[in-house]
Amino acid sequence: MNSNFADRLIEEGTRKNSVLVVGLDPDIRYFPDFILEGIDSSSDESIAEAIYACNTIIIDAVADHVIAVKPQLAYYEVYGSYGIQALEKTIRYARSKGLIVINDAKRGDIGSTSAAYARAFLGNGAMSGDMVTVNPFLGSDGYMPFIEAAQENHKGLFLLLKTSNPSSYEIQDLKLENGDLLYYKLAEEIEKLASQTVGVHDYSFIGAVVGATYPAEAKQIRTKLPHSIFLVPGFGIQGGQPEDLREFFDDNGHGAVISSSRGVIYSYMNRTTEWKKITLPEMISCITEAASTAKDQINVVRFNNVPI
Ligand SMILES: O=C(O)c1cc(=O)[nH]c(=O)n1[C@@H]1O[C@H](COP(=O)(O)O)[C@@H](O)[C@H]1O
Repeated sequence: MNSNFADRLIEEGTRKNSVLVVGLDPDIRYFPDFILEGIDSSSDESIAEAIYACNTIIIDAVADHVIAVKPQLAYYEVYGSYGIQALEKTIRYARSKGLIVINDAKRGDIGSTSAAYARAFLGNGAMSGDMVTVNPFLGSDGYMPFIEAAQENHKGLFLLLKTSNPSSYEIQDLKLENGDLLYYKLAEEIEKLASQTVGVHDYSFIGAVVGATYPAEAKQIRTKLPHSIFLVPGFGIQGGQPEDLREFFDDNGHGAVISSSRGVIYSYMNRTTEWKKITLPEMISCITEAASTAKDQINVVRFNNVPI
């Protein structure tokens, strides 16, 4: 049995005793003043510099407590080529610190275009990370190019399945003629591929996004999809609680990585109304503490020690 990217996630999780992923969703409105000093807010180039500076602070602050960072592409694309450069530098920096990079790009298109997206995000270029989020709703010719690229380059992907947002039921929970829900059917399709591509730990490099805000659905999905690692966003600010996470893990505490963006990277905003004025050491200590607390909360549930 060959090892695959799911093995890397699981083994890193064991080594670091963490399955926490921190989302890098930079919004300069929430940056402390010291980062914005000397920044020209009308210049994309200048803002992109602030974004990269902020990301390096966050990465240094969380590196010991997380297995991966997850840049959300929209926050970089908004600043055009300068934003993309900030993303590329961020990816390089995170990898230099030994972190896995999950590009949250939510891409997917007709086959030929998906193949180009797959080269962009799962190839060897500057914007490629280790994993990417993929929108499977164009069908198999839309997602197969990502699976093929991930297999070829020993990387991984997460297919959107049951997303964390409140209106995800409008499409994803549509009832099919046989009474199944759409996300259920999609889980079956993913399992056909996942079961054939498992690594040493019995998980595939083809993962699925399942929101922390839907624990009951996660339990059902797990029965259909036992070989996919779940990327679980929606923990913290969107309402997902630590105790909701139990269903996402298997008996060994594997099978899911839990993502938090704003709850960690802007944790200083809950600390004081004067957060704009915080210093660099205060920012670092706040973010480190938020990541460490989230990691510990997840570990308690993951190892099934939580009293119900
Ligand atoms: O693919 C994702 O990462 C994702 C899927 C999903 O179902 N829900 C979801 O919130 N996300 C992303 O996860 C991040 C959530 O951030 P916080 O709510 O601040 O932790 C955002 O960047 C979203 O784009």
